[in-house]
Amino acid sequence: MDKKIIVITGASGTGKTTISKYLKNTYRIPSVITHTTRLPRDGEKNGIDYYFETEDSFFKNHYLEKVEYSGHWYGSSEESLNKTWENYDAASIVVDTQGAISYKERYGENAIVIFLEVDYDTVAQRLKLRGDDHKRLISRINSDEFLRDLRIPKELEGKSYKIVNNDIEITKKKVDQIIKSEKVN
Ligand SMILES: Nc1ncnc2c1ncn2[C@@H]1O[C@H](COP(=O)(O)OP(=O)(O)OP(=O)(O)O)[C@@H](O)[C@H]1O
Ligand SMILES: Nc1nc2c(ncn2[C@@H]2O[C@H](COP(=O)(O)O)[C@@H](O)[C@H]2O)c(=O)[nH]1
Repeated sequence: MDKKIIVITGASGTGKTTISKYLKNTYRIPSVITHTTRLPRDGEKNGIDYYFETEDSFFKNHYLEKVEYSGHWYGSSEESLNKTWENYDAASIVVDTQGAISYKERYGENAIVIFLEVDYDTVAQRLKLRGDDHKRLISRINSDEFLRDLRIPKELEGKSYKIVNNDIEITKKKVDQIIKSEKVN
């Protein structure tokens, strides 16, 4: 079987991490951990949620793709994905839309892209409820990257699954259908 990477994308707060955890718990599809220079949120752990880096250490790694998002750097490495593929036929990764475009270009049919869409007011409310720091939240929901990622980019149109994530149970059922039709499990 070909190895698959399920690329979960969309604006911050649209439910990407929630879906990657669903894939792990329901289908045993692990998530590839990425690197960031932002500080951990309450409860986040190094090596589990992210590899938390300093501005210096971040740039010492080799990345398949890296982006600046709302004032911080994020990057993912091919090595991490290949390591996961040694033990699993499928993995997931949570990235912004620029990262998703890079994965689609690099892996073609082996990259299954899921774009999550939520309207601006709803997603802002969810980030507030998640407990995001108020100042950072305001700066994030006004960032060019956040506003850009609320809509599917033209590069992914017709090459990705779009799910409007209003009701998490309906979203999970749609993810189930994708897993089945793509024969991931
Ligand atoms: N359909 C939904 N209805 C209500 N709340 C939801 C729904 N989906 C996810 N959430 C909640 O919204 C918040 C943001 O979700 P999550 O952290 O998964 O988003 P994300 O896209 O990974 O965000 P980020 O990119 O900032 O890490 C979480 O508190 C999550 O529990
Ligand atoms: N292109 C990439 N995007 C990434 C990576 N790791 C995370 N992300 C995305 O960044 C934003 C902000 O994340 P947050 O955890 O600070 O809310 C979000 O869209 C993530 O999906 C990566 O390695 N490459």
